[in-house]
Amino acid sequence: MLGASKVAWSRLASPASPRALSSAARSLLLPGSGMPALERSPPGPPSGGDERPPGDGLTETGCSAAGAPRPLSSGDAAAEENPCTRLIYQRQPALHRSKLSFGVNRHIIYSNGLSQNQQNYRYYSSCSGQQNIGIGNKIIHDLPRRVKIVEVGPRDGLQNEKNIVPTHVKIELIQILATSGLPVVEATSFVSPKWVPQLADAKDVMQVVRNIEGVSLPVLTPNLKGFEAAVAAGAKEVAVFASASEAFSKSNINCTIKESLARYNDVALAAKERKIPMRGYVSCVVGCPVEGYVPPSNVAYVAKELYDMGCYEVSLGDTIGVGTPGTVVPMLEAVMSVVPKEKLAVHFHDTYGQSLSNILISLQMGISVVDSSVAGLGGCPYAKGASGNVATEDVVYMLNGLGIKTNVDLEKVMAAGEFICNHLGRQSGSKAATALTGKVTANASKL
Ligand SMILES: CC(C)(COP(=O)([O-])OP(=O)([O-])OC[C@H]1O[C@@H](n2cnc3c(N)ncnc32)[C@H](O)[C@@H]1OP(=O)([O-])[O-])[C@@H](O)C(=O)NCCC(=O)NCCSC(=O)C[C@@](C)(O)CC(=O)[O-]
Repeated sequence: MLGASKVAWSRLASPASPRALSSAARSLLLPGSGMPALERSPPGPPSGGDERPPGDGLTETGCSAAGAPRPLSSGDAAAEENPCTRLIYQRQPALHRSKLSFGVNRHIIYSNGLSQNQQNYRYYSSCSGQQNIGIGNKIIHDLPRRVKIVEVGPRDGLQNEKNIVPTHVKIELIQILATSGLPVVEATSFVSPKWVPQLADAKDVMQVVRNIEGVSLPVLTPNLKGFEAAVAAGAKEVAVFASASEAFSKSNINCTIKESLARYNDVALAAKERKIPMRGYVSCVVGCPVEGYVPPSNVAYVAKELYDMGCYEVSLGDTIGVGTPGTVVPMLEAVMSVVPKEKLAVHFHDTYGQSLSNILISLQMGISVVDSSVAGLGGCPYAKGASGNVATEDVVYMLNGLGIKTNVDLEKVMAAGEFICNHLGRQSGSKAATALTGKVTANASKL
């Protein structure tokens, strides 16, 4: 439907000029300096990224930030540093659980019972719960103690699938996800089946999952018709979705931004009357597949409208995954100047592999709600080229490593990911799940 975009994406991806950012934003990019951190980093390897030194028994245990290598707290004799990447490797005996301190305490668990020679390790990240990490607490700071993860896999993850996923598979996916400790699992959408045929069974899904306890199961409703149908099917929470780009609004919901806000106002009034909580989304918060660059002020405008009409939370979606911290920071600054940060969530697609860095910077700016999709499923049918959402497993892995509580059981989310990927006949889009299930460790000795 949407033609190939002629937009120069490099404009979006290139770091904003340090001068274009506020001093607070600059300090997030590199505390104590006006320069983006990358400009001071030593040059990386010529190609291939992480050059792990060859040799047996070397496992990555921590990452020192750019600057002087930090002392190793244990096993010094065996420790090595790769000067190229500043990653620190350390020999570890198999089946050993150790705590190493590089500003953050990490547990490395060899859980598969294989000998060291077999080189088949698994790494589970966790740390002692510090919120300020790094030399003088300047490198990673101001992290929240808890993050709420909003799982959008059954809705955002599946809506773009070409082949219709059977209703019972969708239901089982939601049931497995609900056992993992995820507080919110977005279940489906009550949208036009002509627009999103994959979710035409919304009513059947909702009628079965409606009574699952201990988890919120919001559904997307684009208008009053969808709202009424959702409530009749047992939905106890709804979400409306507007766009910061006119062109995307037209292609996704067939109306202007203004018209969509009027529709959502009607939904908000109906929801208030029935005491149904309503969440709001803003799409294209950094870039639009048709218009390209989206000014932060447009995002702030739509976010405030949704908040003012009663959305208890507004999720900011980088629908096509073009954002980097250089563009996400000014966007968040604009939105936070009109909506309290406690009422905001971030929703990143991983098209350009930027999601985790964008989430980290968002957390540092005070966001504590993150949307993600099991196995990295996802994409919007009306945003050509958009790939999956950031994978829930990868987000949980990172948050565990930062000592941030989520109450989410990573193994159970991985089980849900395996279940749906088996059904779809494809590999998980989660790097953490792929690594943890051993699918990339068979040849670890060649790393
Ligand atoms: C908004 C509409 C309905 C307008 O679609 P329209 O064609 O302009 O609607 P209409 O009012 O002219 O009605 C046309 C037909 O649709 C029916 N209809 C009307 N409303 C409904 C409804 N709720 N449920 C079921 N049917 C509905 C209506 O009854 C009528 O049926 P007919 O008389 O022709 O048989 C349509 O454009 C639509 O459903 N769009 C949804 C698209 C969508 O779901 N996109 C993906 C979700 S957004 C997203 O992914 C972004 C997000 C949230 O994840 C964040 C991010 O990543 O940025």
